[in-house]
Amino acid sequence: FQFGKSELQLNYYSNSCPKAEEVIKQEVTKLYHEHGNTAVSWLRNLFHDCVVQGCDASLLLESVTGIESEKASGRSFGMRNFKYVNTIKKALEDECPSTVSCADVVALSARDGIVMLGGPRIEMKTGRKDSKESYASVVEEFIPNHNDSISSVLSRFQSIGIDAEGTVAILGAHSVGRVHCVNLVDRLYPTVDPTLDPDHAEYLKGRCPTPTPDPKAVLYARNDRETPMLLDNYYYKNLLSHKGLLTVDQELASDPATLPFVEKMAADNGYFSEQFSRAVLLLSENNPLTGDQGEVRKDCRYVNAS
Ligand code: HEM
Ligand SMILES: [Ca+2]
Ligand SMILES: [Ca+2]
Repeated sequence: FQFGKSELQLNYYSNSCPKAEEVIKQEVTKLYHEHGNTAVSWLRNLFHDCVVQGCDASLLLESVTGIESEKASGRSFGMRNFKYVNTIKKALEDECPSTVSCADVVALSARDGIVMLGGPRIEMKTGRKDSKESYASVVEEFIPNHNDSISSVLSRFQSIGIDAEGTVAILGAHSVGRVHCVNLVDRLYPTVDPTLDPDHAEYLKGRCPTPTPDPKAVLYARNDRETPMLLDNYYYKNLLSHKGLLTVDQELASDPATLPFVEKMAADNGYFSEQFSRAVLLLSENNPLTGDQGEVRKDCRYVNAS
């Protein structure tokens, strides 16, 4: 049972904080010019928040007594730039105290981050409220692992209303950003995964020279060597030339349920953009808290003091 979804509305803050969306956009733009990868982080945050229980900023809670942070899960490995969420939230608190939820910051920063990365502009509703709890114990149920089977990935997305076409499109998020070696070495050592292009495998071995990388070492490879900071259909072109990084990426090009969509998206960036927008919108409206549910956190890292 999904409650709340229909209570989101366009411009929810039009009376209570008319400049809210503008403030977020300004901060996202400024941060992008200082640290381009913040925009990449906002996109990943949307996924990691919205699939775990719903778009309720549960992701942002820190570990304190009684709360175990979702960020501490292995599935959150490599997530970065959380401190800049506080920068955005602070600007909003200066404009209108205790009004704009952290869950809406997650959604709108992803929307504006997508634009900074050359992706489509997605019209998003607002009015999400923030959870009073973290769902750390179920993160692994909701977020697939990098080497899960395609059928389990498809059923995960299906459960939040995203079909196979939408799933192929939303994984196009991996057209930007990076993957750490710990998530890659299984495909390189002891023998190279035969579905990986041999030249690309050599490149990746250069980036990840040992089969047992120190998880704390910042050894990584870019998701998309062609246009690493652009949300475009190079992801699909790479998959067709066997240059997908994660097992879940490469599987999209080998499964008959997803391959036709990969081919179509590789050939048509407009079609990719359209499907990506549709899927991101569905993700951003997954099971929000609305109305009297939850709260508007003053500090995204902590539940309000009662
Ligand atoms: C089957 C689903 C997915 C799996 C298994 C998955 C897994 C991963 C993994 C393992 C990484 C690399 C982490 C690291 O080593 O640093 C990553 C990065 C990333 N993921 Fe996903 N992901 C999935 C879906 C998504 C979706 C739906 C989005 C957004 C809508 C997304 C956005 C990103 C972004 C932007 C990065 C790059 C982060 C950075 O460079 O800081 N992912 N993902
Ligand atoms: Ca959540
Ligand atoms: Ca790209």
